[in-house]
Amino acid sequence: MSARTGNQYLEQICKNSPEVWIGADRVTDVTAHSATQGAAHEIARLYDLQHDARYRGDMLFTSPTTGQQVGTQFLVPTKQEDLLRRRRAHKIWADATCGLMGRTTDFIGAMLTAWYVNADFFGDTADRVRDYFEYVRENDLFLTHAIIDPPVDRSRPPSQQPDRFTYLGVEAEAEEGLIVSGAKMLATAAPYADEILVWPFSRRNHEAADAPYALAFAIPTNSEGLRFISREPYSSGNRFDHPLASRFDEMDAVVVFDRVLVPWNRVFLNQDYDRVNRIWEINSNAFTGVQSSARLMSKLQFVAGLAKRATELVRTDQFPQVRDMLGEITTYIELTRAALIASETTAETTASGAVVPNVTPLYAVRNSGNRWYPRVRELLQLTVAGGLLYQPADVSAFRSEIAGDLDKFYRGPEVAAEDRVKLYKVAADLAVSGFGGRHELYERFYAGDPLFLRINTQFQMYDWAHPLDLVDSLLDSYGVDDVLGASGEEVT
Ligand SMILES: Cc1cc2nc3c(=O)[nH]c(=O)nc-3n(C[C@H](O)[C@H](O)[C@H](O)COP(=O)(O)OP(=O)(O)OC[C@H]3O[C@@H](n4cnc5c(N)ncnc54)[C@H](O)[C@@H]3O)c2cc1C
Repeated sequence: MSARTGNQYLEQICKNSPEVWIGADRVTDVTAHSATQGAAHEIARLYDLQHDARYRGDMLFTSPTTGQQVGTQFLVPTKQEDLLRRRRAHKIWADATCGLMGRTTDFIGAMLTAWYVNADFFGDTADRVRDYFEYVRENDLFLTHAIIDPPVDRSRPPSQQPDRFTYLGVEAEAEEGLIVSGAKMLATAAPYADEILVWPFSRRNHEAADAPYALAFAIPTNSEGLRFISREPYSSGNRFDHPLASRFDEMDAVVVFDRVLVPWNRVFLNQDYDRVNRIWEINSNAFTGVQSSARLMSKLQFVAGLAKRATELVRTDQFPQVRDMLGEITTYIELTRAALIASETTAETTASGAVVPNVTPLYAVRNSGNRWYPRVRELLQLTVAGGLLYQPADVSAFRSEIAGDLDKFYRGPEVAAEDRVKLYKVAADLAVSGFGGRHELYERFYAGDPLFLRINTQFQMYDWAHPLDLVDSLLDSYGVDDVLGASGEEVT
C-alpha cells in the first residue's frame, strides 16, 4: 500500500474504532464524536497534504521494499539531503497545524526510524523491530505511544505499587504471545490512532524485581481488553469562538490494559529490565528531536505572528516594551532554527550507513522549549493584555440588537470589529483558555520531567571535555612559581 489519503485514514479508524471513554460516554465512532472528530479530521488533512502537488516531493519517497510512494517520516537518511527532506516534511505538517498538534503521525514515525536504525539494540528481537517498522511504513499507520506509569505512588518502584498490576506488566506467557494488564498514564492522540507503541520509562533504576514491567511492544488500538479513558475535551464550541480548540484538541487518554494479548511478533522487549534501563542508547531523540523542534518552531512562529498582528491592530506595537517582548519570542524561534541546522551539519554516519542528526543541539531545544513556552504564553498575555477578554461571549452577538455597540467599540483604528474579534479569539484560545493551559502543560512535560531531563542530558550525558579543557589550560598557564620568584617574593 502507498501513503494514505485522509479518507483512507478516516475509513480505517472508523471501522477499527478503539474503546474510548469520555466520562460515562463510550465513543463508538471517533471520526464523528464531537470530542474527537476535530483532531481526527486534522490528521486526515495532514495525510492529504502528502499527496498535494506542492508538498509530495518532500513528503513522499519510493519504498525500498515495494517501490510504492511512502511517507518521508519513514525515510532512513543516508545523506545530508535526506535529513533536510525529513525536516521539511515535519515542518510542512507542523505549519499546517500552527505547531499545535505535537503528536501528529510523524512523532512516532521519527521514533520508529530511530528504532530501525538502531534495531541491534533489541538483540534477539531486532528483526521484529525492523519488520514492524516496514509494516508501519507500508501501511502508513498512525501510532500513539505510552511510556509513563500511573502516578499512584511515585516514591516506589514498579514492583512495590499497591496492586500487582497498577503498572503495566506481564500476567502470563501464552502460546500466541504475552498477556499484559495494568495501566499507562497518558497517550496523547490514542483515541484516533491506529496502533499504540508501549515501553516503560525508567530513570535507569529498574531492578530484577521490576522485570515483569520491563516490556516494549506495539498493538492495534482496538485490541481486545484495551481501553482509553480520555480527559475532559476542550473541543466543544464553534470555530469562530474556539478557533484552535475546535480543531486541534489532540485528546490525552489514560490507557488501561485488561488481559490484553500481545502477539509474539509484536513483543520487542520481554521482561528485560537491563535493556529498559539502557533504552536511551537507541538515541531516538536524534530523530524525534527534529520533529519536536520543527513543531516547536512552528508554534513559536504562530504565537509571534499572533502577538504581532494583535498589537498592530490597536497600535500597541509602537511601544518599546511591547517590541522587546515580541523580540524575545523571535529570539527563541531563531535559536530553534539554529539548533536544527546544527543537528544536520554535525550529523554522523553509522556503520550501516544511516546519517543520524546530532542529538546535542536538539536536547538543548528540548531543555529550553519546556521553559520558553510558558514564558511565550505569558508574553502573549502581557502584550495583548485585557484585550484577551475584550470580546463578546459568542459570535451570535454580531447578528443581535447589540451589533451596533460591537461595531463601534470592538473595532481598531483600521480594522472592523468582526475582524478584530476574530483574531483576538484566536489569541484568547491560546493565552487564557483550558485548551491553552493544556498546551502549556504539554510543552513543560511532554518530553518528561524537565528537572531530570536537563540533569540527564545537559549534565550527566553532556560532553564536558572542552569546557574543562578551557579551565585546565588557563590554570596550567601559571603557577605559584610564576608569581613568586625564587626568593619567595612576588615578581611583577
Ligand atoms: C499534555 C500532556 C501530554 C502527554 N502525552 C504523553 C504521551 O503521549 N505519552 C506518554 O507516554 N506520556 C505523555 N505525557 C506524560 C509525560 O511524559 C509526563 O507528564 C512526564 O514524564 C512527567 O511525569 P508526571 O507527569 O508523572 O510527573 P511526576 O513524575 O509525577 O512528577 C511530579 C513532580 O514530582 C517530582 N518527582 C517525581 N519523581 C521524582 C523523584 N523520583 N525524585 C524527585 N522528584 C520527583 C517531579 O520533578 C515533578 O516536580 C503527557 C503529559 C502531558 C502533560
